[in-house]
Amino acid sequence: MDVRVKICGLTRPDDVEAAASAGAAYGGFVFFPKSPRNVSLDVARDLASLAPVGLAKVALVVNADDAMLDALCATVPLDMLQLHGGETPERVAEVRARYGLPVMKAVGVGEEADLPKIGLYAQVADQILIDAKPPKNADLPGGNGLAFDWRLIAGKRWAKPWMLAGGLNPDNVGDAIAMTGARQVDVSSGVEAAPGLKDASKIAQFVRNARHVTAVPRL
Ligand SMILES: O=C(O)c1ccccc1NCC(=O)[C@H](O)[C@H](O)COP(=O)(O)O
Repeated sequence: MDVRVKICGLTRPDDVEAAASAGAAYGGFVFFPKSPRNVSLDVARDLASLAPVGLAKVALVVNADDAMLDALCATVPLDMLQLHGGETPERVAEVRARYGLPVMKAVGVGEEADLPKIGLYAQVADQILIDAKPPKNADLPGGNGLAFDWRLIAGKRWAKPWMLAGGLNPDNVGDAIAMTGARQVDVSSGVEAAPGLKDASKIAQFVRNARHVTAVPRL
């Protein structure tokens, strides 16, 4: 099965190199000051310049206003925007139109009642990131290393491409793909040596394991 991998939270040139050489399809840069993965616009511009063709450069923002997005898009060469806050469907459509970049909207899932939001955002976004809902009062809206119950989305289909995220690591990514049928997966803390520091060997192992799933999905 051809599974596309996104490595999120790249902070150093070696991380970009590790993601690219492992065969990841997307590399993510986090713009959220409280995050251990936060990068400045200048650092992101330099990291993005190292990304080869084939590693799509994704900027992750949380409830960003136009001024922030204007500066981001003017500084960093990007292939996609990832909206990871409480952006409304109207705001997603607005950002997509204003910047002319594909937009991926993150939707947090913790229970069955969260699933309709995926369909709602699929009407306006180019892709959906189906992530674990963060714990109440969490400092970070994502990147917490927590998985949700994958059975909630097993066998489900949506109108737009989607990516599975939340608590994935080299050991569980095969099961996650087999259970959900995901064709794209996203990881951050599961391939780190410490918060904000990616581990090249974990990245390589994650991509290998994601791309060599042979199990029949368990629905
Ligand atoms: O990673 C962060 O620090 C972060 C900060 C603010 C909003 C979102 C953030 N990460 C979102 C991601 O795309 C993660 O890759 C996704 O939530 C999965 O994270 P993990 O469970 O650590 O693999």
